Amino acid sequence: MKKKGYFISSEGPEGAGKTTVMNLLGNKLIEEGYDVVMTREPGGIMISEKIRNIILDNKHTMMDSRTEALLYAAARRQHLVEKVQPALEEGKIVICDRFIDSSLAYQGYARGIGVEEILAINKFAIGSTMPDKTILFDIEPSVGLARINAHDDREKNRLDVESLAFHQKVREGYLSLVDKYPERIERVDASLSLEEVLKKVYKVIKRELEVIR
Ligand SMILES: Nc1ncnc2c1ncn2[C@@H]1O[C@H](COP(=O)(O)OP(=O)(O)OP(=O)(O)O)[C@@H](O)[C@H]1O
Ligand SMILES: Cc1cn([C@H]2C[C@H](O)[C@@H](COP(=O)(O)O)O2)c(=O)[nH]c1=O
Repeated sequence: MKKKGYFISSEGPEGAGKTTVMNLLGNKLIEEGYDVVMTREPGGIMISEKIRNIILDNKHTMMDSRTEALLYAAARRQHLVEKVQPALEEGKIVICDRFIDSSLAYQGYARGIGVEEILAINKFAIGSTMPDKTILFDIEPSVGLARINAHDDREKNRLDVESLAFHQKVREGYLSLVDKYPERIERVDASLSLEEVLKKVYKVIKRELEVIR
């Protein structure tokens, strides 16, 4: 019988603190003896990182919304079969920076394609492999974007430079997903200090891990 690991995804608008907090969480869990794989979407493996470069390239201003949605789903499929599923089958904890809910919020809701349509193409890509737990780093988009803009060294990608109205729709999309998947998605107030956010996320994840152990 296949050994089953635990699949965690982090979600939220730009600059919410997902990467920073989940890296700290992953390292904390590793120190405690858990076998953890940290990865990201779009990307995480060579083919998907190449797709990421195509999607996020600032020069690709002509990219059609459905093309964008399909590219995210293609990157997701390859990353899933090449990295996520093997790690889960080995019983590891997988922490993935963004997963299907990004497509539902950004392409389904904010781009206006429709959540059910995006769900359908993603079902084709991922089958039944869904995260066991998703942390939504909820933040007012202007605050998240200000955090990013405070660091001039970070190059702005094609999604970063979308309008504030677009990012506000992304947030609305995420909040509607909390209502749609209340068991799976845990909303955390990401406007709090880094220490407070980490503490809350750690508490949620430890509670889950203790249940499955
Ligand atoms: N709770 C916090 N309070 C203040 N600043 C924070 C907090 N969490 C993270 N930051 C800072 O905000 C910036 C963005 O954080 P991070 O890259 O982790 O966000 P992100 O959600 O992964 O963003 P993106 O999805 O756009 O890549 C970083 O400079 C980080 O140090
Ligand atoms: C997986 C996924 C991502 N996006 C968007 C969200 C961000 O703007 C970028 C990724 O950049 P990050 O610095 O790694 O957060 O891509 C999306 O629109 N749809 C998706 O499915």
